[in-house]
Amino acid sequence: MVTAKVWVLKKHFEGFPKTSDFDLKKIELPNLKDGGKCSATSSYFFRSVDPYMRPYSRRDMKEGDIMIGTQVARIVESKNPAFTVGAFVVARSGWRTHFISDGKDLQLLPSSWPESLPKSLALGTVGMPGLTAYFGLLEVCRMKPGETVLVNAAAGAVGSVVGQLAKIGGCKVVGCAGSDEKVAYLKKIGFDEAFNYKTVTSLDEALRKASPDGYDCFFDNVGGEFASIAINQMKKYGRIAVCGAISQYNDSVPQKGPYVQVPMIFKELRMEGFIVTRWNNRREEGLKALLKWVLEGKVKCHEQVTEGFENMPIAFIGMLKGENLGKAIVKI
Ligand SMILES: NC(=O)C1=CN([C@@H]2O[C@H](COP(=O)(O)OP(=O)(O)OC[C@H]3O[C@@H](n4cnc5c(N)ncnc54)[C@H](OP(=O)(O)O)[C@@H]3O)[C@@H](O)[C@H]2O)C=CC1
Ligand SMILES: CCCCCCC/C=C/C=O
Repeated sequence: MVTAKVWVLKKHFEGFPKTSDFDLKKIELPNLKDGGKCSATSSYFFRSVDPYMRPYSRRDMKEGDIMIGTQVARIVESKNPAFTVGAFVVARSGWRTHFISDGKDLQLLPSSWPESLPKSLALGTVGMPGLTAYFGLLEVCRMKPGETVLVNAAAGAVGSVVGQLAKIGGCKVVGCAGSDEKVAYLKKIGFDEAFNYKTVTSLDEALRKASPDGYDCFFDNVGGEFASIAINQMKKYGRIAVCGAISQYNDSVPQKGPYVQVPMIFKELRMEGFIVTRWNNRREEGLKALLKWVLEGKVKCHEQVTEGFENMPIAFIGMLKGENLGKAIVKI
């Protein structure tokens, strides 16, 4: 019998999440008996905190449920031949230290994963956020060499990969982030232009200065006011990938326009929302490409690591506040 620690959603978030919305509990896991099941622990591995947990908690969870989320875990006991003891998996297990799985919510790390590469990257650049950047740019933005790409929340898990992949694809890249440290990081990893959207006197002017001719592609992680301003600087036939709307996730009252129709008509824009799981059938292709670029040093990775399972709510709230540079990870 193993005792697992779990974080539970005690109370649905109202506005910005608070630590008092979470409860740390202990649950007993039964011994493994069933064929096809395996037990895993990540007591000394990595967990992910991601923006989607905020909107998805309202949509998919009820109070008292274990918080949704993924982790890199190691199989410690198994009656499932697909997941042998010692194997590392990305598990959609929620915020818990130990769990038992029938394997449906587990994915083995790519077999070519080198021993020297941190396995936490499977939650970031070589995982769901990296795939979001990859498919969002290739399939939604349909970026072409020579084009100009704009990305916001650019120093985060998705945005930092978007910028670097767009450079690999031969584009000019403009990124915006919420601190000078983040802006310096963006320049270090190859963004052509970067600015702090919190300190510029006019976002409109800053976007115009960064690319006087406008933008072919806009990879929008933020939505809200930023997107309303940026849409007016799209080039004719520009493409907007609506990836996230983090500026709106904590709103209790929905924000009002400006509305998109007029710039969309006059510039003949294409604006498409997407969820990365649309390309689950091409996951292997995306991970293989991302892993290769990371190993070649063409895509750099940064992680904001918080230590300790007990600090998961703090790490989650910190990420929503913008305290992370790169992927927000909790290391146990
Ligand atoms: N459609 C899909 O399939 C997926 C969508 N996403 C979305 O992509 C976006 C980025 O996710 P991810 O890279 O994991 O997270 P990040 O690592 O970028 O972390 C979130 C960042 O958002 C920025 N932010 C927070 N609040 C605001 C605000 N009010 N206005 C502007 N920026 C804000 C902060 O950076 P800063 O300091 O720059 O403000 C913060 O660091 C999110 O919107 C997420 O929901 C993610 C994965 C899959
Ligand atoms: C592995 C869990 C699947 C998460 C899908 C995330 C989609 C994100 C949407 C917005 O953030």
